[in-house]
Amino acid sequence: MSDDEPDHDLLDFLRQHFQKASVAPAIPETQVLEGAEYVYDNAIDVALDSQSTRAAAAMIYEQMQKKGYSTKTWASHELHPQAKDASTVDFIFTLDLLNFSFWSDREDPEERFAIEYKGKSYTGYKSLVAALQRALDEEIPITSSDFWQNEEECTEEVLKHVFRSKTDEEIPLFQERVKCLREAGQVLYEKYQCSFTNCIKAANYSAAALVNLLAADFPCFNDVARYENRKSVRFLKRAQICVADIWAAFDGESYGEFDDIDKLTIFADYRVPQILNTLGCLWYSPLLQSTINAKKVIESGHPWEIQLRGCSIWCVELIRKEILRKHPDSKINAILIDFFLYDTMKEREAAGQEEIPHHRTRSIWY
Ligand SMILES: Nc1nc2c(c(CN[C@H]3C=C[C@H](O)[C@@H]3O)cn2[C@@H]2O[C@H](COP(=O)(O)O)[C@@H](O)[C@H]2O)c(=O)[nH]1
Repeated sequence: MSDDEPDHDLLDFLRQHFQKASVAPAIPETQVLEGAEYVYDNAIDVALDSQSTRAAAAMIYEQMQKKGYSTKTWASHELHPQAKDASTVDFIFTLDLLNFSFWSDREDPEERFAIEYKGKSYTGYKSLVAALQRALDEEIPITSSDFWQNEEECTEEVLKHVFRSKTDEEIPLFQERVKCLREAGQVLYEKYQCSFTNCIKAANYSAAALVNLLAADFPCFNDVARYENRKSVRFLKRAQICVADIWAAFDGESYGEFDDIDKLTIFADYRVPQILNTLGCLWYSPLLQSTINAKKVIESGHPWEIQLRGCSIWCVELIRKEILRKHPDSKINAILIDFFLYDTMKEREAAGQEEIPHHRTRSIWY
C-alpha cells in the first residue's frame, strides 16, 4: 500500500468505534447521591457521627442477617398485594403516587386519621395500603388510571369515601392527592397507553432511567429542592420508592428486573432521619433538635429540611459502604437498608419507644 493510500482497515475500525460511541445511550444516573453529598458537605445544622454510623452498620448488618431481610420482606407485609402481575404494578404505582405525609398533629393518637379495614385500624403508611385494598374490595377501580380521569365516575365524593377515616380527622392533603391522581392519569393517557407497565418497558431494565422518567414526566414525582438557593438537589423520594417497591414486589424478576437497582438511595422521608437521629448517627444543632422535640412544623424547602433529608441519604451511603467493606459478598443495598430502618422505626413506635419525634414537614414529596 503506497503512503498516500488511506488505511481502509483503520478507517473502518474508527468508523465503527465512533459510530457505536455516538449512538450508545448515556448511562442513566439520578444525581441523588451527588446532591446528598453536596448538602452533607455544606450542612451546618446537621452532622454525622462516624463512630455511631459504624456501630449502626454493624447492628444493621447483624439484624438484617438475623431477620433474613430480602426483597421477599416486601410481600410478607400483610396488606401488600401478592400477585406477580400487572395488577400489582398498578397497585404500587397508585400507592407511591399517594405515599406521603400521613403524620397527624392531633395530640391524642386515638383522634388521628385512621382506616378501618377487615376489623383492624391502620394509621400512617399502612392506612393508605388499607384504603386502596378496601376500595378494591368495594369494587372501586382505584388503581385504574382510566378511573382517575373519569370525573363523572371518580368524583370527589367517591374519593372521600375511599379515604374515609375512622376518626374525624380526614387524610392529610386530600386535595393534593386528588390532583396527583388526575395528573398522573392524564400523563399515562397521553404518553404511556394508560399503563405504568409501559413506563417500566420504556426504562429498558434501568432503575435509574425509570426514576428519571417519573421525575421528568410526572410533576408530582419531581421531588427537587434548592439548598440555600445555590444548588438544586434531587431527592426523588417517591420516584425511588416506587421503583424499589416494584423491584421488591417482583423479587427482581419480571416487571421488577433492573440491571442497576443498586444505584437507588434511601427514600428521604420523615422516618429514616428519625431512626438515624435515635441511633446517634445524625446530630442536630440545639435549635433544630429542640424544634423537632417540640413537634414544631419545619416548612417544606427550609434549609433544615434539606439538611435532614440530604444528610440521611449520605449517612446511609456511608453505612452501606461500611457493610460492604466488612462483608464484600453481601447483597445488601440502600433499598434493603432503608426498608429495615423504616420497619425498625415502626416497631419501636409500636412498642412505645419513639423517644425522639420525627420532623414535621407537610408536603406531597414524602
Ligand atoms: N424511607 C422509607 N419511607 C417509607 C417506607 C414506607 C413503607 N414501605 C414498606 C415497604 C417495604 C418496607 O418494608 C415497608 O414496610 C413508607 N414510607 C414513608 O414513611 C412515611 C410514613 O411513615 P408513617 O406515617 O410512620 O407510616 C411516609 O413519608 C411514607 O412515604 C419505607 O419503606 N422507607
